[in-house]
Amino acid sequence: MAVEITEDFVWQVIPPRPRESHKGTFGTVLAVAGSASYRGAALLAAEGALRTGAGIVTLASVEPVLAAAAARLPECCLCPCAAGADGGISPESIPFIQRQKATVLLLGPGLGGTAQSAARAAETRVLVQRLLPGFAGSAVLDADGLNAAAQLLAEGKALPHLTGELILTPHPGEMARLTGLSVAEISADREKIARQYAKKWNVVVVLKGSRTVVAAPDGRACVNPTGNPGLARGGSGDVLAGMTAALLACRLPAFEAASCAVYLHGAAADRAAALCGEYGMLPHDILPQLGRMFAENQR
Ligand SMILES: NC(=O)C1=CN([C@@H]2O[C@H](COP(=O)(O)OP(=O)(O)OC[C@H]3O[C@@H](n4cnc5c(N)ncnc54)[C@H](OP(=O)(O)O)[C@@H]3O)[C@@H](O)[C@H]2O)[C@@H](O)CC1
Ligand SMILES: Nc1ncnc2c1ncn2[C@@H]1O[C@H](COP(=O)(O)OP(=O)(O)O)[C@@H](O)[C@H]1O
Repeated sequence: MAVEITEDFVWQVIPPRPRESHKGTFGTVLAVAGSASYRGAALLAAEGALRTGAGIVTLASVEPVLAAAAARLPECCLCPCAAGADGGISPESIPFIQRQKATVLLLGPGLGGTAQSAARAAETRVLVQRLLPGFAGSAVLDADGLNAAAQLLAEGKALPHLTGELILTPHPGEMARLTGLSVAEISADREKIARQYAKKWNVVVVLKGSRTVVAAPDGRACVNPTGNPGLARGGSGDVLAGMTAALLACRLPAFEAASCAVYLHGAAADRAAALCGEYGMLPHDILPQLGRMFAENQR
C-alpha cells in the first residue's frame, strides 16, 4: 500500500529560500499553453507556477492569451507565437519556442485538440513530438499534451525522451486514453495502474482525482490525503500543472515535486472550501491560500 503524503514530508522537502539566492536559483518554467478557446488554462498554469516559487515563468502562446496574461500577470514573461489551426499555437513557432531559456517545460494546458478540430489535434501532436525530445531539463505534460501523447502511443510510438525527468498528470479519463484501459479498470486499482505505467513509461505518473496517486518509475508511490470535491471543476488541474512545474524548477526531484504539489494544491483547496464552500470556490481561490501556507511555514 502506498503511504500518504504528510505535511511534515512537504516542509522537509521544500527548503527555505537561501539568503544568497537569486532568480536563477529557482529556475525558469517555460509554459507552452493556451489557445483562443482556452485562455484561462494558460493563465491559471502560469499563475500556479509564479505563486509556487519559480524564478522566472515564460508563457509561450498566441496573442489573445498573451494579452490576457499581460493584463493579469505582469511578472510573466511572454513568448509570442503564430496562430495555427483554431487559434492554437502553430508549429511554425517551434524554433522560436526552442530558443527560449528554460529549465522546466510545462506543455499542454489549453493547447486544444479534437474538441476543436482534427487540424488542431494534429498541430498539438507536432508541438509534443518536437518540443519534448531532447529538452535540456525536466518537463510536465498535462491536459491536451497528454491527449496528443495518447495518440502517439496508440500509433505505437514511444513517449519522447528528454534530458531530465518527465511528469505526466492525467485524470482517469486521460489515463484511459493513454493506456487503452477503461476508466472503470483504472478506478478499480488506481495505485496499481499508476505504479505499472510509471515503470513502463519511465515517468512520474500523477493519477489525479480524489486521493491522487503519485508513482515513480523506481517503484515508489504515495497517495494524497488533501483536497475536496470543490476541485472538481475546470481549471483546478491547470493550477496543479503550474505548481508542479515550479517545484521542479526549484530543483526538487520529480517524485518529490509532484507529491508536494498535489498535497499543497489540495490543502489550499481545503482552505478555499472553508471560506467559499465546495460549491462556491474557484480554482484561482487556491492561490492566495497557498501563499498563506508558505508564509505560515516560513517559505
Ligand atoms: N478556463 C479554461 O481555459 C479551461 C481550459 N481547460 C482546458 O481545456 C482542455 C480540454 O479540457 P476538457 O476539460 O475539455 O477535457 P477533459 O478533461 O479531457 O474532459 C473531457 C472528457 O473526459 C472525461 N473526463 C474528464 N475528467 C474525468 C475524470 N476525472 N474521470 C473520468 N473521465 C473524465 C469526461 O468524459 P465523460 O465522463 O463526460 O464522458 C470529460 O467530458 C485542456 O487543455 C484543459 O487544459 C480546462 O482545464 C477547463 C478550463
Ligand atoms: N473529488 C475530488 N477530490 C479531491 N480532488 C479532486 C476531486 N476532483 C478533482 N480533484 C482534483 O482537481 C484537479 C482536476 O484536474 P483535471 O481533472 O485535470 O481538470 P481541469 O484540468 O479541467 O482543471 C486534480 O488535481 C484533481 O486531483
